Order: sequence, then structure tokens, then C-alpha cells
Amino acid sequence: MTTVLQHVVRRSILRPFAKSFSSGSPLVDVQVNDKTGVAIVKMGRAPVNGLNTELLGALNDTFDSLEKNKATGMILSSSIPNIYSAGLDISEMYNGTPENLTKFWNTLQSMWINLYSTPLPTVALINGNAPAGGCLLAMSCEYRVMVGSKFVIGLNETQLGLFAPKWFQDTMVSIIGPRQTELALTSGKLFSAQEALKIGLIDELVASEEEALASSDKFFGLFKRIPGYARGQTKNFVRAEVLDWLLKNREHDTKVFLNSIQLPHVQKGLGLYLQSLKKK
Ligand SMILES: CCCCCC/C=C\CC(=O)SCCNC(=O)CCNC(=O)[C@H](O)C(C)(C)COP(=O)(O)OP(=O)(O)OC[C@H]1O[C@@H](n2cnc3c(N)ncnc32)[C@H](O)[C@@H]1OP(=O)(O)O
Repeated sequence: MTTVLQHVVRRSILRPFAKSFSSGSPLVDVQVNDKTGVAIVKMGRAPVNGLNTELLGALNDTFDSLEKNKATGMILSSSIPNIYSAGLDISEMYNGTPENLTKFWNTLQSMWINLYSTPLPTVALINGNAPAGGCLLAMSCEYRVMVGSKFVIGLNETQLGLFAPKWFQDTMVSIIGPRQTELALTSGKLFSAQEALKIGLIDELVASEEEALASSDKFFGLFKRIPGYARGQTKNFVRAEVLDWLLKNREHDTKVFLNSIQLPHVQKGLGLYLQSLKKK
């Protein structure tokens, strides 16, 4: 079992910086700014950036490579108009075999552990709707900028007859606190951009992608004179409790997912929800 401390030490080792970069997957586009070393990572799985095993794996590989190649920061965004991510791909969870469900869930866990614990400064540039797993991605970054006021963000799992796992919940608690998280999660609330700003679920609401990039630059600028090692350690200690739970309970978490998702009434609810989406 990996402890948080081993995790922190392993991830603080410095390696040389590479200028060119390819994500190795058609689902993820990566552009590294040669001058600043900041990478813009854009998810591009049509139609809605549904997080299936392939996209989750590609994101995970991308985060690994950016660290190995010593990028100086990462902006996580989407190349699909009006969509950040529709969350977990429901087709992966509907009628899945235990083997596929296990692989899917383990890939999600690995991706989240990597994103949540990366020493790189991270910004979510939320340029579209971000329900459920999409909200998790954004919440796992350090700073959230939403572009345009027409989008929603939140953990709406209960509306689908599901529940947000403990580490999804804890990630939200760390941002908006237990009271607001309980209210939001039990009712499956999707926050409007204005509501999300008011409650602190997003840090900024801007009108254009250019403004969002300027806000990201400003955020990265905060760390110009801060040694990366000191910043990385601090981030990891602040995040240790939430991270540590999953590092210590991965198998248990997988079992809970498998047992719950395969319940007949949960499967029935997922099927109906998928149908309702397709009928729109
Ligand atoms: C019980 C144990 C624990 C479980 C833990 C589970 C944890 C997390 C759960 C999740 O992340 S579940 C996913 C929740 N997501 C949602 O509720 C969002 C659903 N989608 C939407 O609201 C809308 O699609 C959108 C994102 C607002 C976009 O709207 P738009 O009008 O642009 O597009 P649509 O026409 O609705 O959709 C296009 C196309 O995509 C399909 N689709 C949409 N979302 C998903 C999804 N999450 N998974 C799979 N497929 C999805 C939708 O059916 C359409 O398909 P076609 O009609 O083109 O076949």
C-alpha cells in the first residue's frame, strides 16, 4: 500500500523539461507553451466528453507525462463546445461485466489520484457543462475559472439514483464545506455559474476563453518566486486527508462501487436515465 508520504516523495523528484509533447491519444490534446512551460490539456471525446475507460486512461497518462517532462503548470479544459465533461460515461456502468466495471473504476481512481496529488499547479478552465464526474475533474484542480454564465456544475448523482463516492464528497467538502455539500449532494444539485461563484465552487466567472487564460496566468504567477518543492509539499499536505482515504481504501471503494452499481434497481434507473438523454 502506498502512503501519502511515499507518494509525495516519489512525485517530488525533478526531471529535465521537454519542449515538445504529445498525449499519445486522439482523445486528449496537449499544447505546451514553450516560454512558460504551462500545458493546456483539452478533452475531446465527442459528443460530451463522457469519461469512459479510454479517456480516463488517456488523461492519466497525460498527467504522468507532464510531470515527467517537467511542465510548470496545467490547465484542464475541453475542445467540445459547451461541454466540459458530462461525467462518467453511463454506458460503461450500464450492463457492464464485473471485469469491465472493475477496470473502469480502477482507471478512474488512478486518474483522480494522479490529478489530485500532482505537484503541478492546476487550473480547471470550465468552458461548458460540468455535471458529476465533470465536476470532480474541475474540483480536483486548484483553481476554477468558468467561461460564460450559461453552464451548470455539481455532483448530481442522486438524481440518477446513484451516490457520489466518499472521495468525490470529500473533495467537495474541502471546497464548499460539509453543510453546503450535504445540501447539494442529497438533492443532486447542479449549480448555475452565478450560484457556483457565490458558494465558492468556482473561483472566477469570466466572459471569454481569453479572459480565462489571463486569469490562469495570474494564478500561475502566484508561484513564480515559490520553490516548486515547497509548493508541492504544501499542496500535498493540505490534500493529504482526502487523498489518503482513497489510497488506503481503494479495494473497499471498488467493492462498494461494484456492489452498488450492479443492484437491479440501480441498473434500471441508469437504463431509464440513458433513454431519457437519448430521447431529448
Ligand atoms: C452507485 C455507485 C456509485 C456510482 C458513482 C458514480 C459517480 C459518478 C457518476 C457520473 O458521473 S454519472 C454521469 C452523470 N452525468 C449527467 O447526469 C449528465 C448527463 N448529460 C447531460 O445532462 C447532457 O448530455 C449535457 C452534458 C448537459 C449535454 O447536453 P447536450 O444537449 O449537448 O447533449 P445530449 O443531447 O444530452 O447528449 C448527446 C449524447 O451524449 C449522450 N450522453 C450524455 N451524457 C452522457 C453520459 N454521462 N454518459 C453517456 N452518454 C451520455 C446522450 O445520451 C446523447 O447520446 P445520443 O442521443 O447522441 O446517442
